Amino acid sequence: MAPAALNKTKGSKLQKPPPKKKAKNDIFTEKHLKEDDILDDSGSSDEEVEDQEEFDIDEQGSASGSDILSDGDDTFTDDFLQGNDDEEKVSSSDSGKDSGSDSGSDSDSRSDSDESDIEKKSRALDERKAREEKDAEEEMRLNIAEEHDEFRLPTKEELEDEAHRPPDLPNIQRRIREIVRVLSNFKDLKQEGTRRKDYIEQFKMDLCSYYGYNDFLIGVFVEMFPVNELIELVEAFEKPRPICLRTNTLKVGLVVYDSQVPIGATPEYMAGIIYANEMKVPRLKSLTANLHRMGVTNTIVCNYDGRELTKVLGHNAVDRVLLDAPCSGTGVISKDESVKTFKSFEEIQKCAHLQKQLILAAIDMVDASSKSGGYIVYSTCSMMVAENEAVINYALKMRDVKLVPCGLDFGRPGFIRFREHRFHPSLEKTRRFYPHVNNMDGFFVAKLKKMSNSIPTVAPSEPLESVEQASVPNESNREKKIAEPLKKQVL
Ligand SMILES: C[S@@+](CC[C@H](N)C(=O)[O-])C[C@H]1O[C@@H](n2cnc3c(N)ncnc32)[C@H](O)[C@@H]1O
Repeated sequence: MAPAALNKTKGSKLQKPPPKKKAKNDIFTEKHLKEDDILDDSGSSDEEVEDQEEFDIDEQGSASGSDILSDGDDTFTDDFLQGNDDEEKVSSSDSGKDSGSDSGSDSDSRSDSDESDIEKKSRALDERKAREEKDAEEEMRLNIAEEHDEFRLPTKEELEDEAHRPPDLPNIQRRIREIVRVLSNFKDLKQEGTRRKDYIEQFKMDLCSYYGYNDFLIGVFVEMFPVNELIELVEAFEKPRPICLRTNTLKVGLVVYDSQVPIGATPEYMAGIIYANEMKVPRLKSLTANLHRMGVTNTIVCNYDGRELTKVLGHNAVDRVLLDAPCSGTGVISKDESVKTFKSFEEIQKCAHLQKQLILAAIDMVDASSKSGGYIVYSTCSMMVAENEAVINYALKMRDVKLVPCGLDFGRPGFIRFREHRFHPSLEKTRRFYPHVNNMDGFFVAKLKKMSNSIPTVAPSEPLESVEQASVPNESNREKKIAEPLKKQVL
Protein backbone atom coordinates (compact mmCIF):
# COMPACT_ATOMS: atom_id res chain seq x y z
CA MET A 1 0.00 0.00 0.00
CA ALA A 2 1.16 3.51 -0.73
CA PRO A 3 2.31 5.64 2.18
CA ALA A 4 -0.40 7.54 3.95
CA ALA A 5 0.34 11.12 3.30
CA LEU A 6 -2.19 13.71 4.14
CA ASN A 7 -4.79 11.07 4.82
CA LYS A 8 -7.60 12.68 3.00
CA THR A 9 -10.72 10.63 2.72
CA LYS A 10 -10.81 11.03 -0.99
CA GLY A 11 -7.70 13.05 -1.63
CA SER A 12 -5.33 11.80 -4.27
CA LYS A 13 -2.37 12.35 -1.97
CA LEU A 14 -3.45 9.58 0.35
CA GLN A 15 -3.47 6.83 -2.23
CA LYS A 16 -0.46 8.17 -4.07
CA PRO A 17 -1.75 8.57 -7.58
CA PRO A 18 0.17 10.94 -9.80
CA PRO A 19 0.43 14.22 -7.92
CA LYS A 20 -2.82 16.12 -8.10
CA LYS A 21 -1.27 19.17 -9.65
CA LYS A 22 0.30 17.15 -12.45
CA ALA A 23 -2.89 15.25 -13.10
CA LYS A 24 -4.77 18.50 -13.37
CA ASN A 25 -2.13 19.97 -15.63
CA ASP A 26 -2.43 16.98 -17.90
CA ILE A 27 -6.13 17.51 -18.18
CA PHE A 28 -5.47 21.19 -18.73
CA THR A 29 -3.07 20.45 -21.63
CA GLU A 30 -5.47 18.03 -23.25
CA LYS A 31 -8.19 20.61 -23.25
CA HIS A 32 -6.02 23.07 -25.11
CA LEU A 33 -4.88 20.56 -27.65
CA LYS A 34 -8.50 19.88 -28.52
CA GLU A 35 -9.18 23.56 -28.99
CA ASP A 36 -6.10 23.94 -31.15
CA ASP A 37 -7.28 21.03 -33.23
CA ILE A 38 -10.52 22.86 -33.80
CA LEU A 39 -8.61 25.96 -34.91
CA ASP A 40 -6.46 23.82 -37.24
CA ASP A 41 -9.58 22.50 -38.93
CA SER A 42 -10.24 25.91 -40.47
CA GLY A 43 -7.58 25.05 -43.08
CA SER A 44 -6.62 28.57 -44.19
CA SER A 45 -2.90 29.24 -44.58
CA ASP A 46 -3.17 32.43 -42.58
CA GLU A 47 -4.67 30.44 -39.78
CA GLU A 48 -1.90 27.92 -40.08
CA VAL A 49 0.59 30.72 -39.42
CA GLU A 50 -1.59 31.86 -36.60
CA ASP A 51 -1.69 28.34 -35.17
CA GLN A 52 2.05 28.10 -35.43
CA GLU A 53 2.40 31.33 -33.52
CA GLU A 54 -0.14 30.17 -31.01
CA PHE A 55 1.83 26.97 -30.60
CA ASP A 56 4.83 29.11 -29.78
CA ILE A 57 2.76 30.95 -27.26
CA ASP A 58 1.68 27.66 -25.73
CA GLU A 59 5.25 26.61 -25.30
CA GLN A 60 6.07 29.84 -23.56
CA GLY A 61 2.95 29.96 -21.54
CA SER A 62 2.71 26.40 -20.40
CA ALA A 63 5.92 26.61 -18.34
CA SER A 64 4.06 27.76 -15.24
CA GLY A 65 1.00 29.66 -14.18
CA SER A 66 2.93 32.80 -13.49
CA ASP A 67 4.67 32.60 -16.84
CA ILE A 68 1.33 32.51 -18.51
CA LEU A 69 0.23 35.64 -16.79
CA SER A 70 3.38 37.67 -16.92
CA ASP A 71 6.51 36.85 -18.87
CA GLY A 72 4.64 34.71 -21.34
CA ASP A 73 2.60 37.69 -22.42
CA ASP A 74 5.60 39.92 -22.91
CA THR A 75 7.47 37.29 -24.86
CA PHE A 76 4.46 36.78 -26.98
CA THR A 77 4.09 40.50 -27.59
CA ASP A 78 7.74 40.70 -28.63
CA ASP A 79 7.41 37.73 -30.99
CA PHE A 80 4.24 39.13 -32.32
CA LEU A 81 5.74 42.53 -33.09
CA GLN A 82 8.75 40.86 -34.61
CA GLY A 83 6.47 38.82 -36.84
CA ASN A 84 4.70 41.96 -37.90
CA ASP A 85 7.99 43.57 -38.93
CA ASP A 86 8.77 40.62 -41.14
CA GLU A 87 5.41 40.85 -42.79
CA GLU A 88 5.93 44.53 -43.40
CA LYS A 89 9.23 43.80 -45.11
CA VAL A 90 7.58 41.29 -47.43
CA SER A 91 4.80 43.73 -48.01
CA SER A 92 7.12 46.57 -49.05
CA SER A 93 9.15 44.40 -51.44
CA ASP A 94 5.87 43.20 -52.98
CA SER A 95 4.77 46.76 -53.44
CA GLY A 96 8.13 47.49 -55.07
CA LYS A 97 7.54 44.76 -57.62
CA ASP A 98 4.05 46.03 -58.36
CA SER A 99 5.14 49.63 -58.94
CA GLY A 100 2.50 51.57 -60.79
CA SER A 101 -0.29 49.29 -59.78
CA ASP A 102 -2.83 50.40 -57.18
CA SER A 103 -0.46 49.56 -54.48
CA GLY A 104 -2.20 51.98 -52.16
CA SER A 105 -5.47 50.09 -52.05
CA ASP A 106 -3.59 46.81 -52.02
CA SER A 107 -1.64 47.89 -49.07
CA ASP A 108 -4.82 49.18 -47.45
CA SER A 109 -6.54 45.84 -47.86
CA ARG A 110 -3.38 44.05 -46.63
CA SER A 111 -3.29 46.36 -43.70
CA ASP A 112 -7.00 45.69 -43.04
CA SER A 113 -6.36 42.00 -43.19
CA ASP A 114 -3.32 42.40 -40.87
CA GLU A 115 -5.47 44.32 -38.48
CA SER A 116 -8.10 41.64 -38.43
CA ASP A 117 -5.33 39.09 -37.88
CA ILE A 118 -4.07 41.10 -35.00
CA GLU A 119 -7.55 41.39 -33.58
CA LYS A 120 -8.12 37.68 -33.98
CA LYS A 121 -4.86 36.83 -32.35
CA SER A 122 -5.45 39.27 -29.60
CA ARG A 123 -8.94 37.91 -28.99
CA ALA A 124 -7.66 34.34 -29.03
CA LEU A 125 -4.98 35.28 -26.59
CA ASP A 126 -7.43 37.04 -24.28
CA GLU A 127 -9.73 34.06 -24.35
CA ARG A 128 -6.91 31.67 -23.64
CA LYS A 129 -5.65 33.81 -20.79
CA ALA A 130 -9.11 33.99 -19.26
CA ARG A 131 -9.48 30.21 -19.56
CA GLU A 132 -6.13 29.60 -17.98
CA GLU A 133 -6.81 31.98 -15.13
CA LYS A 134 -10.12 30.30 -14.48
CA ASP A 135 -8.54 26.85 -14.52
CA ALA A 136 -5.75 27.97 -12.22
CA GLU A 137 -8.23 29.45 -9.77
CA GLU A 138 -10.33 26.32 -9.86
CA GLU A 139 -7.28 24.16 -9.26
CA MET A 140 -6.17 26.26 -6.33
CA ARG A 141 -9.67 26.12 -4.85
CA LEU A 142 -9.77 22.36 -5.19
CA ASN A 143 -6.37 21.97 -3.60
CA ILE A 144 -7.23 24.21 -0.67
CA ALA A 145 -10.56 22.52 -0.13
CA GLU A 146 -8.89 19.15 -0.30
CA GLU A 147 -6.13 20.05 2.13
CA HIS A 148 -8.37 21.75 4.59
CA ASP A 149 -11.73 20.12 4.69
CA GLU A 150 -10.98 16.49 4.55
CA PHE A 151 -7.89 16.03 6.64
CA ARG A 152 -8.03 12.96 8.77
CA LEU A 153 -5.52 11.31 11.04
CA PRO A 154 -3.75 8.27 9.58
CA THR A 155 -4.98 4.87 10.65
CA LYS A 156 -2.78 2.42 12.49
CA GLU A 157 -2.31 0.45 9.29
CA GLU A 158 -1.35 3.53 7.34
CA LEU A 159 1.20 4.45 9.97
CA GLU A 160 2.66 0.96 9.88
CA ASP A 161 2.86 1.24 6.15
CA GLU A 162 4.58 4.62 6.41
CA ALA A 163 7.09 3.16 8.85
CA HIS A 164 8.28 0.76 6.17
CA ARG A 165 9.02 3.49 3.68
CA PRO A 166 11.52 6.29 3.58
CA PRO A 167 10.04 9.36 5.26
CA ASP A 168 7.89 11.40 2.91
CA LEU A 169 8.92 14.79 4.31
CA PRO A 170 6.63 17.05 2.27
CA ASN A 171 3.65 15.01 3.39
CA ILE A 172 4.75 14.96 7.00
CA GLN A 173 5.20 18.70 6.83
CA ARG A 174 1.69 19.14 5.42
CA ARG A 175 0.27 16.89 8.10
CA ILE A 176 1.98 18.96 10.81
CA ARG A 177 0.40 22.06 9.31
CA GLU A 178 -2.99 20.43 9.14
CA ILE A 179 -2.83 19.24 12.74
CA VAL A 180 -1.95 22.73 13.93
CA ARG A 181 -4.92 24.02 11.96
CA VAL A 182 -7.32 21.45 13.41
CA LEU A 183 -6.07 22.02 16.96
CA SER A 184 -6.57 25.76 16.57
CA ASN A 185 -10.30 25.19 16.06
CA PHE A 186 -10.79 21.74 17.42
CA LYS A 187 -14.51 21.86 18.00
CA ASP A 188 -15.31 22.63 14.38
CA LEU A 189 -12.50 20.85 12.59
CA LYS A 190 -11.94 17.66 14.50
CA GLN A 191 -12.54 14.35 12.85
CA GLU A 192 -15.47 12.49 14.35
CA GLY A 193 -14.52 10.12 17.12
CA THR A 194 -11.09 11.66 17.69
CA ARG A 195 -9.67 13.35 20.75
CA ARG A 196 -7.24 16.25 21.02
CA LYS A 197 -4.78 13.76 22.44
CA ASP A 198 -4.83 11.76 19.19
CA TYR A 199 -3.79 14.82 17.21
CA ILE A 200 -1.11 15.74 19.73
CA GLU A 201 0.34 12.24 19.56
CA GLN A 202 0.52 12.36 15.77
CA PHE A 203 1.92 15.90 15.96
CA LYS A 204 4.72 14.76 18.26
CA MET A 205 5.53 11.79 16.03
CA ASP A 206 5.64 13.98 12.95
CA LEU A 207 7.81 16.62 14.61
CA CYS A 208 10.26 13.92 15.66
CA SER A 209 10.44 12.54 12.10
CA TYR A 210 10.54 15.89 10.38
CA TYR A 211 13.01 17.72 12.62
CA GLY A 212 14.94 14.73 13.97
CA TYR A 213 14.19 15.01 17.71
CA ASN A 214 13.80 12.20 20.19
CA ASP A 215 10.37 11.62 21.78
CA PHE A 216 11.45 12.89 25.15
CA LEU A 217 12.52 16.36 24.05
CA ILE A 218 9.53 16.95 21.79
CA GLY A 219 7.29 15.68 24.59
CA VAL A 220 8.68 18.31 26.97
CA PHE A 221 8.41 21.08 24.37
CA VAL A 222 4.80 20.16 23.63
CA GLU A 223 4.03 20.63 27.32
CA MET A 224 5.77 24.02 27.40
CA PHE A 225 4.39 25.67 24.25
CA PRO A 226 1.15 25.88 22.30
CA VAL A 227 1.48 23.89 19.08
CA ASN A 228 1.76 26.85 16.72
CA GLU A 229 4.46 28.41 18.89
CA LEU A 230 6.29 25.13 19.11
CA ILE A 231 6.60 25.08 15.32
CA GLU A 232 8.18 28.54 15.51
CA LEU A 233 10.59 27.31 18.16
CA VAL A 234 11.76 24.19 16.31
CA GLU A 235 12.02 26.18 13.10
CA ALA A 236 14.16 28.78 14.90
CA PHE A 237 16.43 26.01 16.16
CA GLU A 238 17.07 25.09 12.52
CA LYS A 239 18.66 28.45 11.82
CA PRO A 240 21.87 29.91 13.22
CA ARG A 241 21.51 32.79 15.63
CA PRO A 242 23.14 36.10 14.81
CA ILE A 243 26.55 36.77 16.27
CA CYS A 244 26.48 39.58 18.80
CA LEU A 245 29.44 41.76 19.61
CA ARG A 246 29.92 43.30 23.01
CA THR A 247 32.22 46.08 23.99
CA ASN A 248 35.11 44.93 26.12
CA THR A 249 35.28 47.79 28.59
CA LEU A 250 38.70 46.63 29.72
CA LYS A 251 40.09 47.27 26.25
CA VAL A 252 37.86 50.04 24.95
CA GLY A 253 37.71 53.23 26.88
CA LEU A 254 34.18 54.42 27.55
CA VAL A 255 33.46 58.06 28.28
CA VAL A 256 31.22 58.54 31.29
CA TYR A 257 29.25 61.74 30.83
CA ASP A 258 27.16 61.46 33.90
CA SER A 259 27.05 59.19 36.92
CA GLN A 260 24.82 59.06 40.00
CA VAL A 261 27.76 57.92 42.14
CA PRO A 262 31.45 58.77 42.10
CA ILE A 263 33.10 56.54 39.49
CA GLY A 264 35.51 55.29 42.14
CA ALA A 265 32.55 53.84 44.03
CA THR A 266 31.18 51.72 41.18
CA PRO A 267 31.37 47.96 41.69
CA GLU A 268 33.38 47.69 38.49
CA TYR A 269 36.07 50.01 39.89
CA MET A 270 36.09 48.57 43.33
CA ALA A 271 36.13 44.95 42.25
CA GLY A 272 39.28 43.22 43.44
CA ILE A 273 40.23 39.73 42.62
CA ILE A 274 37.93 37.52 40.74
CA TYR A 275 37.94 33.74 41.00
CA ALA A 276 37.13 31.80 37.86
CA ASN A 277 36.50 28.16 38.60
CA GLU A 278 36.33 25.33 36.10
CA MET A 279 36.31 21.69 37.01
CA LYS A 280 37.34 20.19 33.67
CA VAL A 281 41.05 20.50 33.06
CA PRO A 282 40.87 20.68 29.23
CA ARG A 283 38.56 23.70 29.52
CA LEU A 284 41.00 25.55 31.77
CA LYS A 285 43.19 26.30 28.76
CA SER A 286 40.47 28.08 26.83
CA LEU A 287 39.29 29.83 29.98
CA THR A 288 42.78 31.20 30.62
CA ALA A 289 43.25 32.09 26.94
CA ASN A 290 39.95 33.96 26.95
CA LEU A 291 40.95 35.95 30.02
CA HIS A 292 44.24 36.95 28.38
CA ARG A 293 42.54 37.83 25.12
CA MET A 294 40.01 39.98 26.91
CA GLY A 295 42.70 41.75 28.93
CA VAL A 296 41.39 40.52 32.29
CA THR A 297 44.27 40.62 34.73
CA ASN A 298 42.64 40.43 38.15
CA THR A 299 41.48 36.81 38.00
CA ILE A 300 42.61 33.69 39.77
CA VAL A 301 41.77 30.61 37.73
CA CYS A 302 41.04 27.59 39.86
CA ASN A 303 40.21 23.98 39.20
CA TYR A 304 37.73 22.56 41.70
CA ASP A 305 34.48 20.80 41.73
CA GLY A 306 32.15 23.75 42.34
CA ARG A 307 30.37 21.75 45.03
CA GLU A 308 33.61 21.78 47.04
CA LEU A 309 34.52 25.41 46.44
CA THR A 310 33.01 26.58 49.74
CA LYS A 311 35.56 24.45 51.55
CA VAL A 312 38.37 26.14 49.62
CA LEU A 313 37.23 29.77 49.67
CA GLY A 314 35.22 29.57 52.87
CA HIS A 315 31.58 30.36 53.74
CA ASN A 316 30.34 33.89 53.17
CA ALA A 317 33.66 34.76 51.57
CA VAL A 318 32.76 36.55 48.37
CA ASP A 319 30.55 39.44 47.35
CA ARG A 320 28.77 37.77 44.48
CA VAL A 321 28.74 34.65 42.35
CA LEU A 322 27.85 34.10 38.74
CA LEU A 323 26.95 30.44 38.39
CA ASP A 324 26.88 29.71 34.66
CA ALA A 325 25.84 26.18 35.37
CA PRO A 326 26.66 23.05 33.40
CA CYS A 327 23.40 22.06 31.75
CA SER A 328 21.72 19.98 29.06
CA GLY A 329 22.29 22.62 26.37
CA THR A 330 18.70 22.27 25.17
CA GLY A 331 18.65 26.00 24.37
CA VAL A 332 21.52 25.79 21.90
CA ILE A 333 20.21 23.19 19.49
CA SER A 334 21.06 25.43 16.53
CA LYS A 335 24.72 25.17 17.57
CA ASP A 336 24.68 21.49 18.49
CA GLU A 337 22.19 19.29 16.65
CA SER A 338 23.14 16.23 18.68
CA VAL A 339 21.09 17.66 21.57
CA LYS A 340 17.96 16.77 19.57
CA THR A 341 18.63 13.08 19.90
CA PHE A 342 20.96 12.52 22.82
CA LYS A 343 19.24 14.28 25.69
CA SER A 344 17.15 11.99 27.81
CA PHE A 345 14.99 12.27 30.89
CA GLU A 346 17.79 10.71 32.94
CA GLU A 347 20.33 13.18 31.71
CA ILE A 348 18.12 16.15 32.56
CA GLN A 349 17.65 14.67 36.02
CA LYS A 350 21.40 14.32 36.42
CA CYS A 351 21.97 17.94 35.39
CA ALA A 352 19.25 19.18 37.72
CA HIS A 353 20.75 17.24 40.61
CA LEU A 354 24.20 18.77 40.06
CA GLN A 355 22.73 22.24 39.55
CA LYS A 356 20.92 22.08 42.90
CA GLN A 357 24.17 21.18 44.65
CA LEU A 358 26.06 23.91 42.83
CA ILE A 359 23.54 26.64 43.62
CA LEU A 360 23.60 25.85 47.34
CA ALA A 361 27.41 25.97 47.30
CA ALA A 362 27.28 29.29 45.43
CA ILE A 363 24.86 30.80 47.95
CA ASP A 364 26.95 29.58 50.86
CA MET A 365 30.05 31.31 49.46
CA VAL A 366 28.35 34.70 49.27
CA ASP A 367 28.37 37.12 52.17
CA ALA A 368 24.85 38.38 52.77
CA SER A 369 26.22 41.46 54.52
CA SER A 370 28.50 42.49 51.67
CA LYS A 371 28.04 46.22 51.05
CA SER A 372 28.41 45.89 47.32
CA GLY A 373 26.93 42.50 46.72
CA GLY A 374 25.24 39.56 48.33
CA TYR A 375 23.97 38.46 44.95
CA ILE A 376 23.98 35.16 43.09
CA VAL A 377 23.18 35.06 39.40
CA TYR A 378 22.24 31.66 38.08
CA SER A 379 22.11 30.98 34.35
CA THR A 380 21.79 28.04 31.98
CA CYS A 381 21.41 27.54 28.27
CA SER A 382 18.72 24.97 28.95
CA MET A 383 15.02 25.14 28.12
CA MET A 384 14.09 22.61 30.80
CA VAL A 385 12.00 23.68 33.78
CA ALA A 386 13.78 21.02 35.84
CA GLU A 387 17.11 22.79 35.30
CA ASN A 388 15.77 26.30 35.75
CA GLU A 389 12.71 27.21 37.81
CA ALA A 390 12.85 23.96 39.79
CA VAL A 391 16.48 24.64 40.78
CA ILE A 392 15.70 28.18 41.88
CA ASN A 393 12.60 27.05 43.74
CA TYR A 394 14.74 24.54 45.54
CA ALA A 395 17.28 27.24 46.49
CA LEU A 396 14.50 29.51 47.80
CA LYS A 397 13.40 26.72 50.01
CA MET A 398 16.82 25.63 51.23
CA ARG A 399 18.50 28.97 51.87
CA ASP A 400 17.61 32.47 53.04
CA VAL A 401 17.53 34.03 49.60
CA LYS A 402 14.94 35.87 47.58
CA LEU A 403 14.54 36.54 43.92
CA VAL A 404 15.15 40.07 42.68
CA PRO A 405 14.57 41.47 39.18
CA CYS A 406 17.27 40.50 36.71
CA GLY A 407 17.40 44.03 35.35
CA LEU A 408 16.53 42.81 31.87
CA ASP A 409 13.52 44.39 30.27
CA PHE A 410 13.07 41.63 27.73
CA GLY A 411 12.60 37.87 27.88
CA ARG A 412 9.62 36.01 29.28
CA PRO A 413 8.96 35.52 32.99
CA GLY A 414 9.87 32.09 34.33
CA PHE A 415 7.16 29.49 34.91
CA ILE A 416 5.22 29.59 38.15
CA ARG A 417 3.34 26.46 37.30
CA PHE A 418 4.36 23.65 35.03
CA ARG A 419 2.50 20.38 34.71
CA GLU A 420 1.46 19.52 38.24
CA HIS A 421 4.20 21.66 39.81
CA ARG A 422 3.69 24.97 41.55
CA PHE A 423 6.62 27.28 42.11
CA HIS A 424 6.98 30.36 44.25
CA PRO A 425 5.23 33.35 42.63
CA SER A 426 8.48 35.34 42.66
CA LEU A 427 9.76 32.95 39.96
CA GLU A 428 8.15 35.37 37.56
CA LYS A 429 11.21 37.60 38.22
CA THR A 430 13.40 35.09 36.45
CA ARG A 431 13.78 35.42 32.70
CA ARG A 432 13.52 32.96 29.83
CA PHE A 433 14.86 33.75 26.37
CA TYR A 434 13.85 31.86 23.28
CA PRO A 435 15.25 31.68 19.77
CA HIS A 436 11.87 32.25 18.11
CA VAL A 437 11.02 35.20 20.37
CA ASN A 438 14.33 36.91 21.06
CA ASN A 439 16.43 35.65 18.16
CA MET A 440 19.02 34.39 20.63
CA ASP A 441 19.88 31.00 22.08
CA GLY A 442 17.48 29.49 24.55
CA PHE A 443 18.61 30.85 27.91
CA PHE A 444 17.49 31.19 31.53
CA VAL A 445 18.64 33.67 34.15
CA ALA A 446 17.73 34.30 37.78
CA LYS A 447 19.15 36.81 40.27
CA LEU A 448 19.04 35.98 43.96
CA LYS A 449 19.80 38.22 46.91
CA LYS A 450 21.14 36.48 49.97
CA MET A 451 19.14 37.81 52.92
CA SER A 452 21.18 36.33 55.79
CA ASN A 453 24.14 34.07 56.32
CA SER A 454 22.13 31.66 58.41
CA ILE A 455 21.13 28.38 56.91
CA PRO A 456 17.55 27.44 57.65
CA THR A 457 16.95 24.15 59.37
CA VAL A 458 15.75 21.70 56.83
CA ALA A 459 14.56 18.17 57.19
CA PRO A 460 17.73 16.11 56.73
CA SER A 461 15.97 13.82 54.35
CA GLU A 462 15.33 16.69 51.92
CA PRO A 463 15.85 15.08 48.56
CA LEU A 464 17.58 17.08 45.86
CA GLU A 465 15.05 15.93 43.31
CA SER A 466 12.09 17.25 45.21
CA VAL A 467 10.15 20.27 44.14
CA GLU A 468 7.94 21.88 46.69
CA GLN A 469 4.31 22.02 45.70
CA ALA A 470 3.32 24.98 47.82
CA SER A 471 4.82 28.42 47.54
CA VAL A 472 7.99 29.20 49.45
CA PRO A 473 7.28 30.35 53.00
CA ASN A 474 7.96 33.85 54.21
CA GLU A 475 10.46 34.71 56.93
CA SER A 476 8.20 34.02 59.88
CA ASN A 477 7.05 30.57 58.92
CA ARG A 478 10.03 29.44 56.88
CA GLU A 479 11.30 26.88 59.41
CA LYS A 480 7.90 25.48 60.09
CA LYS A 481 7.08 25.12 56.42
CA ILE A 482 10.41 23.66 55.53
CA ALA A 483 10.05 21.09 58.27
CA GLU A 484 6.81 19.90 56.73
CA PRO A 485 7.11 16.66 54.86
CA LEU A 486 7.82 17.30 51.22
CA LYS A 487 6.07 15.61 48.44
CA LYS A 488 8.75 13.88 46.47
CA GLN A 489 8.52 14.54 42.79
CA VAL A 490 10.51 14.09 39.72
CA LEU A 491 10.69 16.75 37.06
C1 LIG B 1 27.93 26.61 30.79
S1 LIG B 1 29.56 26.23 30.95
C2 LIG B 1 30.27 27.70 31.53
C3 LIG B 1 31.01 28.38 30.48
C4 LIG B 1 31.71 29.63 30.95
N1 LIG B 1 30.78 30.67 31.32
C5 LIG B 1 32.61 30.14 29.84
O1 LIG B 1 32.31 31.16 29.27
O2 LIG B 1 33.58 29.45 29.57
C6 LIG B 1 29.57 25.24 32.39
C7 LIG B 1 30.96 24.81 32.80
O3 LIG B 1 30.86 24.14 34.06
C8 LIG B 1 31.88 23.15 34.08
N2 LIG B 1 31.51 22.18 35.16
C9 LIG B 1 30.82 21.06 35.05
N3 LIG B 1 30.67 20.49 36.26
C10 LIG B 1 31.30 21.28 37.16
C11 LIG B 1 31.49 21.23 38.54
N4 LIG B 1 31.00 20.22 39.29
N5 LIG B 1 32.19 22.20 39.12
C12 LIG B 1 32.67 23.23 38.40
N6 LIG B 1 32.53 23.33 37.07
C13 LIG B 1 31.84 22.37 36.46
C14 LIG B 1 31.85 22.59 32.69
O4 LIG B 1 33.07 21.97 32.39
C15 LIG B 1 31.59 23.82 31.85
O5 LIG B 1 32.78 24.38 31.38
